[in-house]
Amino acid sequence: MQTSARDDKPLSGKVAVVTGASSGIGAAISRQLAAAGAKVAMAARRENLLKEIQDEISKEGGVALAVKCDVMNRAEVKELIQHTESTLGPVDILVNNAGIWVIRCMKNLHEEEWNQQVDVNIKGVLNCIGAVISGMCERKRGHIVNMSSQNGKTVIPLVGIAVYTGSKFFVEGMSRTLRQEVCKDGVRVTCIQPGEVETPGFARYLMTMEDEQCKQLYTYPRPYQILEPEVIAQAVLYAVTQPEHVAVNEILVQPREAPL
Ligand SMILES: NC(=O)C1=CN([C@@H]2O[C@H](COP(=O)(O)OP(=O)(O)OC[C@H]3O[C@@H](n4cnc5c(N)ncnc54)[C@H](OP(=O)(O)O)[C@@H]3O)[C@@H](O)[C@H]2O)C=CC1
Ligand SMILES: N[C@@H](C=O)C(=O)O
Repeated sequence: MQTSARDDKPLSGKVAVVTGASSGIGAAISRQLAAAGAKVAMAARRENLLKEIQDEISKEGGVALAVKCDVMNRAEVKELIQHTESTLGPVDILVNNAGIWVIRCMKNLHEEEWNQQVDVNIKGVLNCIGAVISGMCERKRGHIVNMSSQNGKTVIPLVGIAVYTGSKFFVEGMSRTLRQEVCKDGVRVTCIQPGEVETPGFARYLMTMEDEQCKQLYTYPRPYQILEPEVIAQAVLYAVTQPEHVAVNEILVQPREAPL
């Protein structure tokens, strides 16, 4: 039988869900997984931005689905997965990319922002895993990619990101234990640990710092070349295109001039 060009791609026949797909790293991941043949459900709150990226992917011959979803809302996450599975098929790959970080010293008590970072970076990740993990284990295959950070690997000597760092340490610890739980069920769990990446989020958080202590330490633009979102997308693509018996568990990617 004649196979189409799409059938020969490394992710042909796979269904991926990418959260935080309306911007930055998540948008780059969506583009690269679609280009590799996956059918990609892109989730975020800004549906207009998702649809723009969906159009781009479609014009390139890819398959993408824009789904408005707030990962903090478990019902919306369940609906995201149900809609994806009824439209594209069972979820093979979940990329938990949605995340926020606020650069504020804790002594200044921006407690609502603390809660927001916990709600997105921790509870949002758990909501998404909770929506896919049973199905993946039943099907004896699946891949969960959690967007951690260099700040999930170690404490960077930067003030103002204590809560963010804690949220990514959670991602790392949870991922390592989940990996042990599901490795015999054919499910892989990968943590991606980017250093500084030039994205709208990165710029926004650095340009809205209020604490003088943070401003002195964390200047923007950065004094060295930082990463492009596509570099992180390539790391994700590498992890999810390995043979089923191969687990790429952690990928740390940093600017050459800013190693841990
Ligand atoms: N840029 C960097 O230097 C680094 C980033 N990271 C991590 O990479 C990930 C992406 O960051 P980056 O691309 O830089 O940031 P951006 O701010 O550019 O993108 C963040 C994405 O997350 C989405 N998002 C935020 N809150 C929610 C929510 N409640 N529900 C659904 N989606 C949400 C946003 O979509 P919308 O607002 O439309 O909902 C957006 O698509 C984050 O997890 C971050 O911690 C890790 C290390 C370094
Ligand atoms: N910029 C921070 C966001 O995640 C980081 O370098 O980790």
